[in-house]
Amino acid sequence: MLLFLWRSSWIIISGVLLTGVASGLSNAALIAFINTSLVGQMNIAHAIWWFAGLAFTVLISQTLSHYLLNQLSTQLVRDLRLRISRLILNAPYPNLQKMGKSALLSHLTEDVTAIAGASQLFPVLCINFAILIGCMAYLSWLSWQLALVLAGIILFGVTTFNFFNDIPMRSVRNARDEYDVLSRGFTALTEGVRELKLHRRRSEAFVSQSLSNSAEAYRQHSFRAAVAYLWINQWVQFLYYLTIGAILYAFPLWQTLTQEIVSGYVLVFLFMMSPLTIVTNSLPVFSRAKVSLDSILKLDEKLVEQSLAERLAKLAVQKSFTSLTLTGITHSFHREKENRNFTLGPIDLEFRPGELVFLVGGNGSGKTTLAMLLIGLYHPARGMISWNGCPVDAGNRDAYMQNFSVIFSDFYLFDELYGVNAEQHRGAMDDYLQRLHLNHKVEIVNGQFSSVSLSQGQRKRLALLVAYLEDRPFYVFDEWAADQDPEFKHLFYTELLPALKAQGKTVLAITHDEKYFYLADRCIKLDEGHVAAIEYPQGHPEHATANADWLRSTHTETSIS
Ligand SMILES: Nc1ncnc2c1ncn2[C@@H]1O[C@H](COP(=O)(O)OP(=O)(O)OP(=O)(O)O)[C@@H](O)[C@H]1O
Repeated sequence: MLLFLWRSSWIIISGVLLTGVASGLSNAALIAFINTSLVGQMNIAHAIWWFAGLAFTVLISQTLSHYLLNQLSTQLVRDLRLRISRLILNAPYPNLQKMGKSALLSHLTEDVTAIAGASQLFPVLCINFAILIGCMAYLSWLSWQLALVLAGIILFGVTTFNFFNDIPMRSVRNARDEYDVLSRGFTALTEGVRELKLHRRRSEAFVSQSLSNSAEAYRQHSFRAAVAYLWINQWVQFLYYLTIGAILYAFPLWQTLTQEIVSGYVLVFLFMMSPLTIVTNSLPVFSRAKVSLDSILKLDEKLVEQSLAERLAKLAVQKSFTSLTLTGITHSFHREKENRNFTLGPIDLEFRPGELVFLVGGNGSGKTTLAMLLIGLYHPARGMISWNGCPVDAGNRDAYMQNFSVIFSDFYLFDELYGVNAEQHRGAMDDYLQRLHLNHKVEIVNGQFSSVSLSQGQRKRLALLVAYLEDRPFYVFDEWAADQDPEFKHLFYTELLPALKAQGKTVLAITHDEKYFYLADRCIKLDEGHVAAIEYPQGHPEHATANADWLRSTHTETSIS
């Protein structure tokens, strides 16, 4: 933790150390001065100045130290949050999917909060630690023989602490692991709250079988850690009293101590009680922070961040699109319940500019999986994707993905047009809002939507507007029209898609709307992960496959010859 803080900002840490040590030493000097004043004859006029000077130094150094450490801790929390967010954005999507949404959220919330808690406590800990060191230095100055005894006891205390600290640390680590399980439960609770509210037995079973189990496991681990730290604290206190007892009653049997030394020791020991309690009480907070920090540092390995240079190296974002080729690509999922794999492919396809392609097929036939492979979010297990003849690989995948504008079936609509210069597109935005019948519902002010609290269909239309503004060469729509009224469905298929095609954009639309199949340049049908048929409704009969009859048989309103 200290090393991490040092690496984050060694300049501030150096300042903190200096002011902290100054604060601790001046505190100890003040105590020493008070002790001398109590027992010795002092010039009152001089003593007042000394006292005021030392008290002032204590106050100033403490304030500076707190100020710098607060600056450090708030910076640290900000940097950690941004670091994790960037890590998530730069990680390959399959790695993120493997980790799961709730585990990622745990890092952003629980881990950062734990580290923030510790870093806020850090100033207090530093100052109190410095006070303890200062007091020890003063005690050593009072009597070196006693200082030796003290050093022996401290060494013993530190050794036993290191020995016992493994016990609570194990519980703290277990509690952190359990938090991931608990967090998955919380995600299910918040996302499935409607389903739970409508089914009392389901919600009771969910709470009793899932949530309460992990909440109880988390409680047990946390409790064990707290109890272990309680024992460690008590052990430290025991050593503390043992030291006072030894000095008061055992040491005089061996060496005679002056009144000044005894009263100095007692005064300093009593003064040390509070900083010592603060230091030992902060141990659990620092252990939690250490575990959280380890878990954040491990994220790097889990998510395998690619360097920006590597990502942009091989394939620049190319607006001029000439071809996209899929050659023998495959992707597999393990279906746990059926204990068998779903395999998409091998698939060979080629896309050209200005093509309108419909991807059709039954539920679970692999349409979305194929689209995810095509846009680069899933990585093919076998085969190759080439963009303008250039193979897509780990080094250029991120740049490749920038060629697509996608509306997923479970899309997310940001309430702001991030990455788009809204004012530059003012005319186009107003036009689209009108065409999509959203002009009375939403305004775009400074790139921000006045509202995103709309119906699902309206939100999808707004997502379409965002996609238009992105102006990418390749558009993918996953069942966009599914939530639309017949009027908008018609507009989408007969006007909006042809308009994109007319601009030279390639469109891949996943659809079940047979009524509009006739508008496509090509209809690709998937069945059980394989291309079952390809049809050219706009008239390329020589390319049609032997299975082309499936299209004619599935829709009546438009005949494809
Ligand atoms: N993340 C995943 N983990 C495991 N299996 C998955 C995952 N995503 C999809 N599958 C499986 O892959 C198969 C194809 O799913 P996919 O979503 O591609 O089908 P689809 O044709 O788009 O279906 P629909 O029309 O219902 O959206 C399904 O059997 C599904 O169970």
